[in-house]
Amino acid sequence: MSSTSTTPAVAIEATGLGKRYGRHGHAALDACSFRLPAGRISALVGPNGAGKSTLLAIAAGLLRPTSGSVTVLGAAPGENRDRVAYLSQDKPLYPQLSIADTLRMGAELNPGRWDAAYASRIVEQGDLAPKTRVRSLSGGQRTRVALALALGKRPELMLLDEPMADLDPLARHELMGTLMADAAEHGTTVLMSSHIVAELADACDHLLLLGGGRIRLGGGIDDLTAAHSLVTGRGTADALAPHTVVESRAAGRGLTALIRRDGPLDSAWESQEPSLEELILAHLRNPGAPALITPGTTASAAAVTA
Ligand SMILES: Nc1ncnc2c1ncn2[C@@H]1O[C@H](COP(=O)(O)OP(=O)(O)OP(=O)(O)O)[C@@H](O)[C@H]1O
Repeated sequence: MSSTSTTPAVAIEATGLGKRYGRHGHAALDACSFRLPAGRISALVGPNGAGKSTLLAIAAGLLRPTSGSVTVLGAAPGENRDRVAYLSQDKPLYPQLSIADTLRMGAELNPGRWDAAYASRIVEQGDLAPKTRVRSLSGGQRTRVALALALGKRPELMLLDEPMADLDPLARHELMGTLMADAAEHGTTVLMSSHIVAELADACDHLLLLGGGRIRLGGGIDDLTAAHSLVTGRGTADALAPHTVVESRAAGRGLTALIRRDGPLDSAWESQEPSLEELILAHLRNPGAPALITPGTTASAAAVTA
């Protein structure tokens, strides 16, 4: 990438990506297109069955798409495995190995990249004795070791499938802090699926919301929230034209609505910027709302080769 270019480097670019499990299965991903700029910490959210795990596994090179194309760090998925860490929901580890053996394996598998001190620190923060065998760890403790293994290789891109789901709130807070501080310091790109929307606002600066196998919302969190308003006032949803009403609800004699603005808003409406949680919940409750993918997150025309 040219240093004079103003176009940010791209970590993942998907164009018309489709995935069908089995010949007659429904589409888990359906013509899904987006671009994830490098260096972003992106939340991948969506209802159960939206295709989040499918998308992450395709990006990791473990599943083949049925249609469309995807590049990861500029190459086909799986080609840059040493620069990409993928943590699946089941976090596979060898149960008979000790924690120390597991980290040693990480060092052997990632020659020249492995950061032993960092991996050990993640384990130590959980008060885990290195001699403990993986099979005797709790689910949350196993998650910590799996994260140490993934992060110790100092990846440029982390694909994390609900990484914090089985950690207690304190451990989650602490590990999320470690992960995000580290990603910011090293410019690591993170794509992380999660259902814990409230936590994402602190940790992430980018959002991909999947629904119906496609991206419904994609872009920098600040840009996406700034494009919407939470409005209250007298009148019906029709009175909000030409703005796009994502969700509206009767409130007393009037209305509360989450809208995507199209031009200035009539001053008769009280208006405020929605929180990330309000934005995501409104879109999850209204899957038919029109998609918004901001320019930096739109797949480039040049990538449309399928
Ligand atoms: N191995 C599989 N065989 C058949 N169908 C599958 C398989 N894996 C996923 N699916 C289907 O693909 C769709 C997307 O699943 P996926 O696991 O990617 O969703 P998700 O967004 O990660 O869900 P969750 O939030 O529940 O983890 C679902 O309808 C699911 O039933």
